[in-house]
Amino acid sequence: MEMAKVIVDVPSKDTDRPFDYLVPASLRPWIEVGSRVGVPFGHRTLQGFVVSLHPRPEMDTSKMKPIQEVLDVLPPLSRELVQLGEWMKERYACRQITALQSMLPTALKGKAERYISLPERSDTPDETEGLFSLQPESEEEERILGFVGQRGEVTIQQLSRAFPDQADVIKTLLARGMLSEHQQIKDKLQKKTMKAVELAVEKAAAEAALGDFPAKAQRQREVLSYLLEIEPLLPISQKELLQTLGVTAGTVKALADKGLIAIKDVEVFRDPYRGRHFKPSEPLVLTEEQQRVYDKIVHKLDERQHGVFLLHGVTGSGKTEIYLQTIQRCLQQERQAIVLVPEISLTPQMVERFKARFGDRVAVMHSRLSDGERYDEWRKIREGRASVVVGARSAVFAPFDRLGLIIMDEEHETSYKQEETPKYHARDVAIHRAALSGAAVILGSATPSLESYHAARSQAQDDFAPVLLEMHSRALGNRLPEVRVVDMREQLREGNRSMFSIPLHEAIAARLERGEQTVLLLNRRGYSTFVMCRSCGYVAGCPECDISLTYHQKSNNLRCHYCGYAAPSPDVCPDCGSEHIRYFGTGTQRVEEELAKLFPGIRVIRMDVDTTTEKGSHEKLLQQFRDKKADVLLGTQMVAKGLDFPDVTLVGVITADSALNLPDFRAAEKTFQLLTQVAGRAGRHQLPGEVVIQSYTPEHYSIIHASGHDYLSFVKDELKHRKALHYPPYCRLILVTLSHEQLPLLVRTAENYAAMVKKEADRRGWFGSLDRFAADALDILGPVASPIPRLKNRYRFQCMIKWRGTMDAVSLTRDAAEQLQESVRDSGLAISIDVDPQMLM
Ligand SMILES: Nc1ncnc2c1ncn2[C@@H]1O[C@H](COP(=O)(O)OP(=O)(O)OP(=O)(O)O)[C@@H](O)[C@H]1O
Ligand SMILES: [Zn+2]
Ligand SMILES: [Zn+2]
Repeated sequence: MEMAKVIVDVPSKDTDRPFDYLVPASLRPWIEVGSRVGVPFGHRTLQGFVVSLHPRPEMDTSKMKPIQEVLDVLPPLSRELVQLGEWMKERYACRQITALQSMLPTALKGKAERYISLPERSDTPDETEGLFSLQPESEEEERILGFVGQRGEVTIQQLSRAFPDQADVIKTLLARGMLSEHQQIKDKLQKKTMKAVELAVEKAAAEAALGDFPAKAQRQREVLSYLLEIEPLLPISQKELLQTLGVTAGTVKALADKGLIAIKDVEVFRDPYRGRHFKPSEPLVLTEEQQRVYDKIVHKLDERQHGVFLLHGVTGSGKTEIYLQTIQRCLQQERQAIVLVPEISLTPQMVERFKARFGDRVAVMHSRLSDGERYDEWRKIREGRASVVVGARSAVFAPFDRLGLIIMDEEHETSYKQEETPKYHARDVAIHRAALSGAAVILGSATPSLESYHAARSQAQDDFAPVLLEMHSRALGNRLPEVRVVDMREQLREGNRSMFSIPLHEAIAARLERGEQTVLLLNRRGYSTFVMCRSCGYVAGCPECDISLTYHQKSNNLRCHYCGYAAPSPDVCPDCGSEHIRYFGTGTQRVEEELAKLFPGIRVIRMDVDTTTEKGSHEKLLQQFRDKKADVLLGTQMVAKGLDFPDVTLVGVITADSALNLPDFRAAEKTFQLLTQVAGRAGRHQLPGEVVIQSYTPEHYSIIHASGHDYLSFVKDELKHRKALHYPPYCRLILVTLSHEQLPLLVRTAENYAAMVKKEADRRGWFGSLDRFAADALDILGPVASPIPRLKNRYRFQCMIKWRGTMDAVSLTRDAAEQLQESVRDSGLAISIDVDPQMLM
């Protein structure tokens, strides 16, 4: 008999390995690598995934239990996704089951349920006889057995409701083997079905039957002749049939009883884009620049080899057209494509561009779908009815089996990192998945992440380093907009205390006059968390770490979240002595009020977390703006991405610096990216665009280079900083967060942890300063209190591990964490490991 290795659905350390099960002959044709199965585990039945199959186990199989059931006809995971799960386990220090579960829609998170039925009748005559000799001994017993027999199987709830005071009788029946109990995995969500009607006999036979209806069955006759009329369209939904003909379900049932028609359950798909029509679009003639890029990618596609491209193209350079045409090539090869976009820019405008080109072959996956819709889109992919998926982060796991291309638009976006376990980065997963299936990857952005850009430029000698492709001009031939930086310190000096500088005020007024549109960005990241002097732009920073200090209201002091440095919050500016020093931030609502005051009658659409909570509201607001129902689109980050509106000629940024002062070594990079992206919304079509950036630190390199649309100079400056301070891409980070309800215990444990990591790294000869030129180096910072020092009644401390080289630093941190957890033997201690963290606050 064959054997299968199964990962069971219990995310704990002891179960984080494959368990062996026998494959019963009857199930063998249904089981593949990636199958979801129900297996006995202790006294329970658990859901699990088959990760490998073995023809003939060498060990003693007498104690091995058989797989109980297979849960799907098509295995929900492919061999390649199972392999990807193994890779994720090592890469992100997560449980393998957690990695596998994250690939599936929640609807497939099955739970075991208990059922009671009559014992299965065996085919061997002896046993059958034995069974039949068991006769009910009372009327109650007979009634209960009848109840169960009629329904096939019942839940314990159903049985106890039907026979509330017969618990003892039921228990006796179970004990005597006249009832049996078993467990079965039930999915959280079922396929949606509807009743449909079709002919049950040949057309000629049905026509002949038309003559036989008695006068009082004229309704039945009517139904049958209608069905004959629309015969090529059958089956038809019963509901629709009843509505069209105005007959009752009884009439239809009577026909079914006569055996002329059949009523059956057919599956319906919940399609979130049902009823929407997309105007088909044809491929555009590529510009010279586009053509060069296209040729390189297609060459790789035609080789059917793994390859990674970093497509650096300025805003409006026509990256989307490249995506569309390379996908087309991929489809011609009968292969499939995944398009990843940040959740926030997964707007109907984006979806439309893909649906318009590829029609029904496009599936869409984003977090605003209901569980049911998501499950149906997922099945559309699994069953081969879609060959392109456009989706957010998790679409990287789309169950394709002939993957040819993965595209990641706006590859620099932090939302590609999942902040819950498994804390994966979709970019790395995409590259590894593509390697497993010989697919190409395109990472596209106007402002690539420093990690990707550095990897491409340094021509690292590995398969995963991207090949750099560049597009410098806009596809429609127009120029990038003029950018003006306004020094807000000067505005204050000149007596302007408004949040609108005079140049921005005048620019908005001009747009109102000409009937053109304005996009206003309020960067709300870092709202109220740092302290800044409004007179000179001074920001309180950590003397050791070169990041800004975070203001803590409760203790009224400033703290560094990397090294733990603390200082009292100043009343006057230490640089210029001004009293205009305060924590910083402005809400969108206040900007809206101010706009109304400055420009009476101005029509403003405000887009932020408050106005976009409702399903579809994001889309609705954008549509209103596109229909020119407003003069100004005012919002947070949401307004910066992917929008392409012809009449937007002005982009204003209220305070460019707010994100610059976050305690995050990527602050400058994020600021540069955001400013470049939002500036790219202006003047994309005929009308020329203008951008006004308001800043308290106009001399900062991220602002200077953003205003010059100068990505390369920004990268040069930023890499210098990163190198000097040992941050990625010159090293990698692992953030370990420990939490517990009791502070003293936590502090002690966190210190132990740091010591353990240090000791183990030392033993392996890794520990040492990153300053030196050693190929392998590891350093550990902390422990310090986490930026959120207490969460849900638990204290939090963290250690930051910086490392570089070929060593396996992830397994070292994980092993140390597991060892620590065992030594503490306190179930209250939680340790979370974040490999390559994005959120440091
Ligand atoms: N070859 C082409 N011929 C004509 N128009 C084109 C061509 N390629 C792209 N365009 C048009 O140029 C505009 C900008 O293209 P697109 O939105 O794809 O740019 P992008 O690089 O994705 O920009 P962003 O990074 O700002 O989102 C669109 O209106 C698009 O239809
Ligand atoms: Zn510090
Ligand atoms: Zn000052």
